[in-house]
Amino acid sequence: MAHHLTGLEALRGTAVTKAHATGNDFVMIADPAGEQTLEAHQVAALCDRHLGIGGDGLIRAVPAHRVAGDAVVSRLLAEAPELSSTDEAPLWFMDYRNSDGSVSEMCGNGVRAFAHFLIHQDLVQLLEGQQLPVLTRAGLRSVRKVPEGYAIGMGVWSFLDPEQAATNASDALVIAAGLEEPRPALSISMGNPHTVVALGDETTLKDLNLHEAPKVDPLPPAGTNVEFVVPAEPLVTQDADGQAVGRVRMRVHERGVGETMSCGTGACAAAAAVRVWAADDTVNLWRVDVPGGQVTVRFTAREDGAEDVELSGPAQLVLTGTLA
Ligand SMILES: N[C@@H](CCC[C@H](N)C(=O)O)C(=O)O
Repeated sequence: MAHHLTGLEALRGTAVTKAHATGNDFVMIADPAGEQTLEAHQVAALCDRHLGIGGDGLIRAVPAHRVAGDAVVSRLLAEAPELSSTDEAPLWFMDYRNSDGSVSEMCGNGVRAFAHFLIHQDLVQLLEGQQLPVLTRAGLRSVRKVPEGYAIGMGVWSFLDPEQAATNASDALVIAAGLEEPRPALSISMGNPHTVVALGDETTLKDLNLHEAPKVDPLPPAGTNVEFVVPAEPLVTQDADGQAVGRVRMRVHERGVGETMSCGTGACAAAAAVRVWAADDTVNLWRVDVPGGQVTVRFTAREDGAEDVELSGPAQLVLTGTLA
């Protein structure tokens, strides 16, 4: 306990905001000057639901050119000299941390919360029809306003193991409390790692005990987020415009966090896996129901054969305050 108190005392006076996106909740800190150092134990203390503010993760907003000591950001900026970030026109970097203090490459719900936070802090303006670039450890992402909140250009999805592309076969086995036997799974990258498991019915999904981390074999080298999905019946219906819409229900156990009410990158991975299993890439619009609400995932084919993914859904601010 002394460990938690020490961590928070060092951050006394820091302005914080609490935000969530479909129940995936975050402690947000604006750091326009790039002066805020956050140790893993401080992040864990802030995200602690009893001794801190509470959150699935923490997000620091810092201009890319003000980020100090992050090798990934330095490499991204060096590889893309066209990316410009200045004090007058900052390119905002989403410094995302899981609630255990570990770093992740990407957080889809986090980008929606991040954009909403930046706008409410008057750090950016985002008009209808405009795109806001956001730098993440997985690369550049873009945000635009949509009626339900924000839509994020997530880049392309890929198999975690590039050799999977040739087979589309399941590449891992997952066992979780509540499952009688290991289930086949597909490992997908959305910039961060995901392992998607299909279940046969909603009762099995509801009865899963995700207080314990599912066991994944083989476990990807950097660990993984595990999504359990149940396809709707029928899997595909038509929306009011006559457009085909796929629908799945999902629960997730996140790397570095535990079970969360929603995972944006996980929803994208889940929809991609279901399309692979259904051997049908003609349905491009997917609604993913999560315990915290619903997000929408849209696939667009690119000329090189890859598919761009867009994630949309709401984001809300809950409170702002100062660390006492
Ligand atoms: N909730 C996020 C994903 C957060 C990162 C994840 N736990 C990881 O370690 O990769 C989302 O909305 O994508």
